[in-house]
Amino acid sequence: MEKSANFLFGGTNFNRKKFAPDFAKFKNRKEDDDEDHNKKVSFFEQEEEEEKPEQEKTVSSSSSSKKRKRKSANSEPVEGFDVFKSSKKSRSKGKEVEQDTKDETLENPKKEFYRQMEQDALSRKQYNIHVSGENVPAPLKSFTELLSRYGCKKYILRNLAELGFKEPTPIQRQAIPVLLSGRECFACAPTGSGKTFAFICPMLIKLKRHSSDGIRAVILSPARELAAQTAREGKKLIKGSKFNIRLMTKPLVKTADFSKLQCDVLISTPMRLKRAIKAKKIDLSKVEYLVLDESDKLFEQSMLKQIDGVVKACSNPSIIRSLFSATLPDSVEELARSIMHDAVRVIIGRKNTASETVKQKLVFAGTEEGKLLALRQSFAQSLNPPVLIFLQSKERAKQLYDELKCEDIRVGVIHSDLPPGERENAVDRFRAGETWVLIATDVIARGMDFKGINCVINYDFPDSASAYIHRIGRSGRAGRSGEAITFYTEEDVPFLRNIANTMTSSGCEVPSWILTLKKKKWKKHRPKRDSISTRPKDSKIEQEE
Ligand SMILES: Nc1ncnc2c1ncn2[C@@H]1O[C@H](COP(=O)(O)OP(=O)(O)OP(=O)(O)O)[C@@H](O)[C@H]1O
Repeated sequence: MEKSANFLFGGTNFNRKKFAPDFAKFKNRKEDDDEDHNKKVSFFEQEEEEEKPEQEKTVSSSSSSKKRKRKSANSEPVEGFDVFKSSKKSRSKGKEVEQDTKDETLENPKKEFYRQMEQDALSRKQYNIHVSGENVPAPLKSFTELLSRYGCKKYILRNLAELGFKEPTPIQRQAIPVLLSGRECFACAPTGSGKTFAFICPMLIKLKRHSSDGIRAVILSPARELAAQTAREGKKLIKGSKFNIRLMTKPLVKTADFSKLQCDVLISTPMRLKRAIKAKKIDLSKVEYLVLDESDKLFEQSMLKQIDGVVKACSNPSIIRSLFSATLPDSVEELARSIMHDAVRVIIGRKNTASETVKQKLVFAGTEEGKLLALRQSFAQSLNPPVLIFLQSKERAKQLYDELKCEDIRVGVIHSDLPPGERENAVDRFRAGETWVLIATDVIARGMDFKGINCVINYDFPDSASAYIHRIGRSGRAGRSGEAITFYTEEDVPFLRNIANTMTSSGCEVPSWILTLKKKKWKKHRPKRDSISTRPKDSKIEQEE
């Protein structure tokens, strides 16, 4: 164990009085954001005046003889990445090129085509976008291009501006035009880099308006909390329209008459949707868009059958399917290729890497007792909430919660044994700042967007590199910085090297001895661990008696 556990939280002393302003700081972030929103709304209004007629066809359509050349220009490899990367210099440079382009367009259409290709390649290089596939549409320069290139409804741009989004993130720059051009897509971009709007935005633009014709789009998420979050985010984008976005809940599955339900976009876990399909309650034959969010999780053995059922039920031959995740194993890519047609592959930065905005540390805790002592000590000395703690099982999450709940810490817990209402409460209270520390299993390791998590603690070593990437990705989102601490014991040492590789490839330092360890193939590393308790063994026996 390192000298003191104080290193865990570089922040405020955990003392209610002292803590208040820091906690307020966390809460105030939203207000800061709101201030920013105002700026962005005016930016939007300015841009709206410059609205242009639809030009998409000139950009995305090209003859088949040019396809190969375009492809080679698109696949240039670039090192490193920054989620919200933008450069004024290169932007203004881009404008000069654009001006030149306009001058020469009339002279030589072929030249214009190559110049466009060059521009696309430069833009992709700037934002670390890697694509493969035939004839990939140009990345977006700005959100207002959605209006000029794709005739998007103004309310969408207004809502994006109200959310405070000044410019698209790299995944949005590329995935949105791909999906808007009617191509299937599988995309891999870092945690917290805006994948949700990268698939919701084009879906709404393509669907155009509400229709009473039945469900036209389905988004599958591996967990209830994530499905609920996606529904909430989607609703922010449809403000001012008549669209209906619905979350598939248990009561909805049980009682709803889906033939009469007003629903354009349905968001569900695979299990719930499969139940409705099985009960012949729901018709998905008109679905035009199917998104598999956290696709690698959905393709795991435990969910594969349900996914298969949903994919089959979405029988519309012209359906557009897309896969999104921060981790995309080769096996999932292969599977994706086998079910998708003419799909475009979009990778931001390097595939399967952790977010570079998270400072990562490995901490040797010796034993299970060592972990708890280290955690208590650090909480007593300093704490910089919100903090998320991950454990490998619901039993262990409950044990840690029982240990910490009576202490002077506002702590919550979430795991799959809790009834839906309690799970929802745990998330809501953590979001609202009512709980400062949330103890969790991997049910919320993927996709959950809690604003400003300062630290993720892997109390139990994650069971795979992708679990590590997703867990620590709850911090350091949308360009913010964060911290991740991973406890390890003797049992975890054989798997250290795998995590260490992920750490080094996202720019973190790792003790050199770890890098000399042998790489070990791991599937699910969940060793049996001693139960979590610092109570003396005698008192435990007394209680059991
Ligand atoms: N263009 C944008 N500009 C600024 N912030 C954005 C933009 N797009 C999305 N965001 C914000 O970034 C945060 C992360 O987005 P999102 O949850 O979609 O990430 P993600 O890539 O899906 O992450 P994960 O892999 O963990 O699921 C959200 O708070 C979202 O509101």
